[in-house]
This record gives sequence, structure tokens and C-alpha cells, in this order.
Amino acid sequence: MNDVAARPAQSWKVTLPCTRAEAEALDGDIALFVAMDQPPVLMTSEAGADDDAWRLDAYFEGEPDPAAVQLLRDLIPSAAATEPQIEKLPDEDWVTLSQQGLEPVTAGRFHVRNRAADPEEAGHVNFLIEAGRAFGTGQHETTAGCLIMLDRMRRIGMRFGNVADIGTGTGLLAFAALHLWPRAYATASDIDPVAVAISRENAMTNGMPVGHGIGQVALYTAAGVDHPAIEQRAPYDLLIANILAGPLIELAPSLCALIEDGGTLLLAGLLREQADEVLAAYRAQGMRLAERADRGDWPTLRLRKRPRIGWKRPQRIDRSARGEAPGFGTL
Ligand SMILES: C[S@@+](CC[C@H](N)C(=O)[O-])C[C@H]1O[C@@H](n2cnc3c(N)ncnc32)[C@H](O)[C@@H]1O
Repeated sequence: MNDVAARPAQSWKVTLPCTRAEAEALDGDIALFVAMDQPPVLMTSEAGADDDAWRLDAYFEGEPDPAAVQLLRDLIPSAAATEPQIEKLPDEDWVTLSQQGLEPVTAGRFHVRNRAADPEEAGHVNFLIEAGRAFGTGQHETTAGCLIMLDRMRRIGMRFGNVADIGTGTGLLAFAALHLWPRAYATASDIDPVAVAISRENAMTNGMPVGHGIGQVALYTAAGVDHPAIEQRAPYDLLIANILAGPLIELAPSLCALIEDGGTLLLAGLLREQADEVLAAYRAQGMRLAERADRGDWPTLRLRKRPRIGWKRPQRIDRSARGEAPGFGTL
């Protein structure tokens, strides 16, 4: 997936041609690099008119280890015979890159700017998400699609008290949900520890309290929902997951298990042609499609968990009033 706003701070770049399918699969492969001392930041982008003309740029801090370059090559079978292009980047490139092409985005009631120098937009909820090494600065259709859907859900009167954002990237969607439902608990997680660190910084920049209580966002590093605190904080009445079709299908049983009966699931990161397959995986878990909105090639899906017969909407428990709020594990 292409995140035009990412600004890696690394000084070496390894470039390989790839296909669109390989580019999309790469997002889920980031875990392969997490064990490295200095994992690269992977960015993919379209490189031509042909649907299969894509490009992978991997940014390394310091000269890349040959084993890491080989790992990249193994991930891109279509470029098996191509020598990767390896170049050292002057630091000033990043300064330039960080200051160009990052136009503020308005999505629903939200206005997201990536440079502090840009003005806020009156009448909107303003966020400052500086371009960094995490996905989710607002420009991508999936992020904007989720922001618009969240806004719509609030406008039609939906209410939530316990929200999870799995694959949070910069944290933006969790922050937006807390703005819309300020009395909610919010849990945000990402498989990438760098993204979690960046979402913590973004929370501070945007005045979003980090913590375990009402109106606060608790941040965790986790693959999917594989973290004891994420399970303890369930069931969620709203779960958001903007990841990619492959991981979304794989995660369907574990994500749906943490959604309360009658609860809502917002999915993005899938392409139009992947929607049927993703929906089938979630229908098999008792979810039904309530709304779909496409932005370009990228659908946003709102699903609802079928309530059991005789189900009644639960009374919300105010855990903080019971003195339990800080008990959800470490931040
Ligand atoms: C497309 S970005 C979405 C970021 C942000 N939520 C947004 O809407 O802009 C997908 C995020 O999911 C994370 N991710 C990928 N696979 C994951 C997994 N299995 N579990 C948790 N996070 C994952 C990536 O690190 C990335 O930050």
C-alpha cells in the first residue's frame, strides 16, 4: 500500500521493481524484519501506467546488511533476476521530502494536516499528524474512508463506549473515534512497535490522553489482537481494522470474537476485487454487511455482529467508577 506521506529518517535506500500484488502482500511481511536491530521502513508506490509496474523502496538506517537485502529479494519473486538499486541518501533529502506534497486532507468533520505550519480549518476537528515512519496521515483512501464512515456513524446517532483500532499506524482513527465518542475507552494497537511509538507521540501532539480510562487511548504492540490487555478490554462495541485483505481474512475469527453482540466492525485496506472474499470470511463469523462506501479502488465496510436471540443491549459498566480503569496491563 502506498503511503505518500511517510517520511523515513533512514539514510540508505534499496529499490526493487515489484508487482501490485507483491506490494500489497508486503505490508503483512513487516514482521519478518522486526527482529532486526534496524528494521527497514518499506514503502511501495506505483511506478508506471501498467497495473503491475510497482516499486518497493526500503529505507535503512546505515548501510543495509546483505542478509536484509536478500530477505527483500526473497519477498519479491518477480524481481529475482533484477539487481536491487542501492543508494546512500543525503540527509537534506528527507527535509525536502517532508515538506513537499503533503496537502492537508478534509474527511468528514476531520481536517488532517501534516505540517505544523499549515493553518487549522475552522469548523472542523483538526489533527496534526506529522509525516513519520507510520501509515495514516490521512491522504490514503482507506484512512480517509474510515474517517468519513466514523463521522457518518456519529451523525446517524450511533454511540460507542469501548473502541478498538487494530493496525492503528499513526493512531489517527483511534483519536478520531475518541473525538466522536469522548466517553469511550479506546484501545489502539499495531504489529509495528515503531508505529506504536509514533502514535504515542501523535497522541501528545493532539492532546489525546494516553491511559486506560474513559476518554483515553491505551496503546499496545501486538499482532492482531494477540495481547492479554486487548482481550481483557473486550468486548468492544466498535472495532476498526484498516490493515490489508490477507491479514484481515486471517484475523477474522480473532477480531470477531472480541466484538460484543450487536457490535460494529469497520474494515478497510482491501481492494474492490477483494471485498467478496473478505466479506465471506466475516460472514462466517456471524457478521453482516450494514454499509459499504468505496473511495477509488478501496472500499470501507461497516459490519454488524448478529445479536443472539433474546439479546438485549448491555448496560455500560463505568469501570473507572469501580476503580478498575488502570488494571489493563502496561502501556
Ligand atoms: C494500512 S495501515 C493503517 C493505519 C491506520 N489505521 C490508518 O487507517 O491510516 C495498516 C497498519 O496495520 C499494521 N498491521 C499490519 N499487519 C498487522 C497485524 N497482523 N496486526 C496488527 N497490525 C498490523 C501495519 O503496521 C500498519 O500500521
